Amino acid sequence: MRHGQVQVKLLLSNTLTTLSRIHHRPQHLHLTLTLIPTRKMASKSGRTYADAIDALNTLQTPFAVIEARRKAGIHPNAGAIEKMRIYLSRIGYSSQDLDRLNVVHVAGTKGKGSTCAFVDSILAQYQKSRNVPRRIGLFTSPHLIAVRERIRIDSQPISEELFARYFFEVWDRLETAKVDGESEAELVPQGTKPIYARYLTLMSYHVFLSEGVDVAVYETGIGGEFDATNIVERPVASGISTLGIDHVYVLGDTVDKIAWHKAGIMKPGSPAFTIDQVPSATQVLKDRAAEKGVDLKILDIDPRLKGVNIRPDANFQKKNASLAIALAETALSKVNPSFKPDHEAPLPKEFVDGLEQVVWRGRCEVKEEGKMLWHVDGAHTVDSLKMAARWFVGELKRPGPKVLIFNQQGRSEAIDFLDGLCNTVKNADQNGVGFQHVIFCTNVTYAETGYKRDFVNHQHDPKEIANMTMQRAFAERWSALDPTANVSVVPSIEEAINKARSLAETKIKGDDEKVHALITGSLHLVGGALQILEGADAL
Ligand SMILES: Nc1ncnc2c1ncn2[C@@H]1O[C@H](COP(=O)(O)OP(=O)(O)OP(=O)(O)O)[C@@H](O)[C@H]1O
Ligand SMILES: [Mg+2]
Ligand SMILES: [Mg+2]
Repeated sequence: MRHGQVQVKLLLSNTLTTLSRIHHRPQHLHLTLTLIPTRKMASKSGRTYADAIDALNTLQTPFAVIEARRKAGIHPNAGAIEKMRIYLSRIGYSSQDLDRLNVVHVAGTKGKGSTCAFVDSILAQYQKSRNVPRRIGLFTSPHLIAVRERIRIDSQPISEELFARYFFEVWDRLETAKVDGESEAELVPQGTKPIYARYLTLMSYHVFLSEGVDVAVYETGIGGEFDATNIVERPVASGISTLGIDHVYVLGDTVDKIAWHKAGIMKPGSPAFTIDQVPSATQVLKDRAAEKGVDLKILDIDPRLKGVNIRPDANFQKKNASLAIALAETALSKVNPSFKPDHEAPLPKEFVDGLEQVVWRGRCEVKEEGKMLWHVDGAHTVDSLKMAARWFVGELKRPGPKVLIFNQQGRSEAIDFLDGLCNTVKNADQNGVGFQHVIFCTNVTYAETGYKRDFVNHQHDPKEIANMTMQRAFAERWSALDPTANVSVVPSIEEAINKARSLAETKIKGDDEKVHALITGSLHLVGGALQILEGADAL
């Protein structure tokens, strides 16, 4: 190497930031850039949490590939499960090993995460009072603030250190595992890794089995039948929360088709529960339960919830809670033979405390910040956004302007999310006043530095984000829905938050007044917003 020449090896995903830093260096320095994809590097380079997240991000399916699949009409199928089983065996486990986890499995269009959080919280109370379960696992998606939230032990996200360790253990095992025969090699070539969400599912099994978890609560990723969490053959119980329309490309465009997928988590020999659904969905669930010989119970709102402080105090949340009670009762009966559910008696204290003390962030959350009242909810379907709007208007107890910060990336149908949101808020106001200020932003976290590492998302069209195509379309629709609203479009979550904060400076007059801001439309938006509002303390 010549004098003054520096060889810099870059990880591909860091190329842009590193190059821009180099750009500012003195002109006389010669740089030889060798670009090495992270996929190969990750196992050999660092082993920190940040390294793990960078490596994980290389497993995201890029936007172009998603598009190509969509055009070719390729849907997930039974092959996905077969591949997951191969991955599981390559990291050293069999399906039978998963039985040790006593899995409670939850699918549904909405309320999966909330139901799982209720179950986890109830079990945590029993752990406190009876020492059973010994260790509780909770696997949920997506994450709000950091990837490691998706894998919890005893209700806490696993530490960065533990995450990095287990992440790279799985990584290394997948790289070095022997391939069992030619047909397997064809299905899953040597060294291959599953895509992002499936990798995390695979890793969760390794974490929970290594850490001695004896009840693990699992939220499905997408659907059920072909979801990576569905390699569990003998769950303790399955629960199906509220069904509706979402992920239409993958699961189909009617509730019945969607119900078919979700029903795929019911297993012979394990009790299954659901709550009141639209009739066509209930019928599909019943038919599939009968096919599989599964005892499916359809639950009403549990009468024992009377007097229990469920937040928010809304029907949908009581349905989630009712489902959670049945699932927790079934799991506890399995791991603690002396536990006997009594449906006539009031709920045991552990259930009441678990349900009342649950923490499930980014859902119907209120945060006070000086003159700002932030209302944060990750709803992202037509129905759940109407719920979120109803919850928001129910929370308006002080005078002051109403502000909406909204985004939903990559789904063109999201334009139709706006009508219900706009009208619910307008109709609830005595004078028919809706949101006075409406801000549409992208999911890019920071104005200057872009995405926080845990939020990097290759699955959306980068051009659409740069041009704020969706946001402009939202703005146009909103102006048509409510011509009196002050509508704006900004490129990052940080700028949207600052814009709302500036209203607190300029628009608030009386002592009693607050700016009531609702942040909703996407869990990615909500997670980024909480990161900005709370900084280092978030999580
Ligand atoms: N049973 C329900 N019916 C309708 N909406 C619900 C229900 N439960 C929760 N919601 C709404 O959906 C939002 C997301 O809730 P939750 O995280 O429990 O759902 P999820 O099924 O895990 O969704 P995701 O698709 O994001 O994984 C909540 O903030 C709330 O507004
Ligand atoms: Mg979903
Ligand atoms: Mg969820």
